[in-house]
Amino acid sequence: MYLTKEEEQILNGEAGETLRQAIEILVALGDIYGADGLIPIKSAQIAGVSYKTIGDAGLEWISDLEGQVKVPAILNPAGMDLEDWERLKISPEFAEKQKAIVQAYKKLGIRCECTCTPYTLEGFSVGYGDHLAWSESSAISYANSVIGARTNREGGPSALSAALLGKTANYGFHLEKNRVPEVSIGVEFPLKESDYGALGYVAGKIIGSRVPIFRLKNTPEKDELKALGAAMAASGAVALYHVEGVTPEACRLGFEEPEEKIIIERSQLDEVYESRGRAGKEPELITIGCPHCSAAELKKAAELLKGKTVSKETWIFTSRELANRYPEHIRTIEESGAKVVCDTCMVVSPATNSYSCVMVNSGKAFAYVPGMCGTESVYGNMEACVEEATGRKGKKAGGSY
Ligand SMILES: C[C@@](O)(CCOP(=O)(O)O)CC(=O)O
Ligand code: SF4
Repeated sequence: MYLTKEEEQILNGEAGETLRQAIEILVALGDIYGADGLIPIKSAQIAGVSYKTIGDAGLEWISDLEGQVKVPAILNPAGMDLEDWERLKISPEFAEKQKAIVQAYKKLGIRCECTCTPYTLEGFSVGYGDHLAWSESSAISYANSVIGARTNREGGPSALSAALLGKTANYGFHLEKNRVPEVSIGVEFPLKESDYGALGYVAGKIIGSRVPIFRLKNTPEKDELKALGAAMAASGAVALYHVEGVTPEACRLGFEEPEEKIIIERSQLDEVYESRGRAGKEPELITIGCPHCSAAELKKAAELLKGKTVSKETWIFTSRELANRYPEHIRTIEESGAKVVCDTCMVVSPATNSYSCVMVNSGKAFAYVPGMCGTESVYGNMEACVEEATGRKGKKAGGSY
């Protein structure tokens, strides 16, 4: 891989040990994947924040780093609400380690709002064609697919290295040739809300890490695209997808039809919703907000919960910035007894581990909660989640039938 004179000097340790390590990581990746050089990035989003996932080894590595990031950089969710960690009964020992991790990142100049939806935040703008180094898989999928920016699936350490250098290696999804659809997915029935998470869950299992182009009957909203991409990145490893007539590259570039075509049937989505019946367990906990709730999702949760009281533990995850921006929605939600929790989520918080069955409206959480929390997951739309939380049952788990 070609390095400029300045980059060579950094690799030789002339700019200090932190930057030497950072460039070493990027050069190693670039060499493996055939990058021609390093390119400047607009921003970094850094996963590997929860003490539950990175442990003491991660804390130690980050604490040893020195210097300042060269581009705007922001953290992924941590293992707890940083302002009110006792609310989800996090232990003081965990809280102490978690605070130390966030402090270590802060020292490097990283924004410590911990969210997987940084694209909703003021002052963290990302646009079409921007090169990024993001590392949370749903954020990557959203940036690549819905915004038309360009990022690989970075790991926490490579995203942090990229932030410190302001550069990343030029390979994979930074190159136009790798952004072309490889498989077409047809859906010949209308989809609504949580159907997109169920579709992503089903599609990701089938296509693995390939780039799909969807041909849909209706035009999805941004939050529906967020749910589709998040689920596909979890049940599979999809980092970029297109939707004909909807996503920016599909609209601007007019791709050729891929040879391989898949049709997904309503019955495949119904199977996801039927997890509720298959579980053989009652959900003890209801969680909404994977990826973190948008303003529209907070509004909808508030409308559904208004005037009701939850009889089961209910957690709604969002970024602190959005929670601060919409105090009226937060008040309405919390008057029901549900908790709005910031900086964390049902997957990376240890709090979920103490329940045996959790209900979610996210294909991604449905896929990850069992493995990462040792908790069974069942799927339903937001209405069904609120019905479960408030004890007003009687409907199906929320398929849009
Ligand atoms: C589950 C996930 O969203 C969050 C956990 O990752 P981490 O603790 O930020 O490394 C990771 C991912 O899908 O990229
Ligand atoms: S809320 Fe979901 S998408 Fe966001 S970090 Fe947690 S698991 Fe990932």
